[in-house]
Amino acid sequence: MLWTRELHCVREGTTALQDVELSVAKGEIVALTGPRGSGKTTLLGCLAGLLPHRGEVWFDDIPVHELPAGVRDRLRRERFGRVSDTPELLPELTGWENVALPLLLNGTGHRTARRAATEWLERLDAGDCARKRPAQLPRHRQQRVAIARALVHGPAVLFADEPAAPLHQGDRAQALRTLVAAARSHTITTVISGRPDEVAPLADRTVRLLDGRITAIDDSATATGSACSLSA
Ligand SMILES: Nc1ncnc2c1ncn2[C@@H]1O[C@H](COP(=O)(O)OP(=O)(O)OP(=O)(O)O)[C@@H](O)[C@H]1O
Repeated sequence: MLWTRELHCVREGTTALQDVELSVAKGEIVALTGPRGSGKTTLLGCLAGLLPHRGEVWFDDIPVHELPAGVRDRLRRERFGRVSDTPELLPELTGWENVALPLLLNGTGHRTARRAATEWLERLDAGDCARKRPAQLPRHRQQRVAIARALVHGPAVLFADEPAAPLHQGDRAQALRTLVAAARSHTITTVISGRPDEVAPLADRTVRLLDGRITAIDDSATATGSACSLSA
């Protein structure tokens, strides 16, 4: 459902990706690992249609690389979800308003959007964040709100760039498990970057990057039911 051909990306004179060929099946959870600067963020950005590149990126039968900017933006808004290593919430909005944003931008009515946002916050064990503004929440609660926002519109694909990075050790594993469990239960294809010891056990397949190239693909890491339980 998501694949690249001869993907090549140069960022301010640095070759950040070269000849990346990757395909991700519907509902698959792919872990992206590699040292700092290996190209994980760049690859996620190219897959999500956020960064200019050479080569091809396909989502189902849609050539994302050929889409005009407006159509690509719409595809991203409607079919993709994104979590980064910082919560990136709007400070003036409450938790539920932040979560509801993708629905409201897609034209969903206020009441329906509020209900869906509240349900997702509860599903992610963050119901208490609904009425609070980001400044009233600790970082790990903010990140839960950001995860709910990435999932609320039922995206086909979730791009998660080191989503546990801002969290304390004790919160990291649970946040990752929650995210992956939610993706699995809604058959959301997911590409998630992070530390190999944290993301590989949750994924169906691990793709390792080094200096912008894929150096290994490991499909031996089969996620267990317990690792992916929403309540774990
Ligand atoms: N905004 C940017 N402008 C210019 N070059 C960049 C930018 N972001 C990344 N790069 C370069 O692109 C290459 C890949 O970086 P990228 O951030 O994709 O790697 P990464 O594996 O995600 O690293 P990290 O774990 O540090 O986030 C690196 O050489 C980096 O210096």
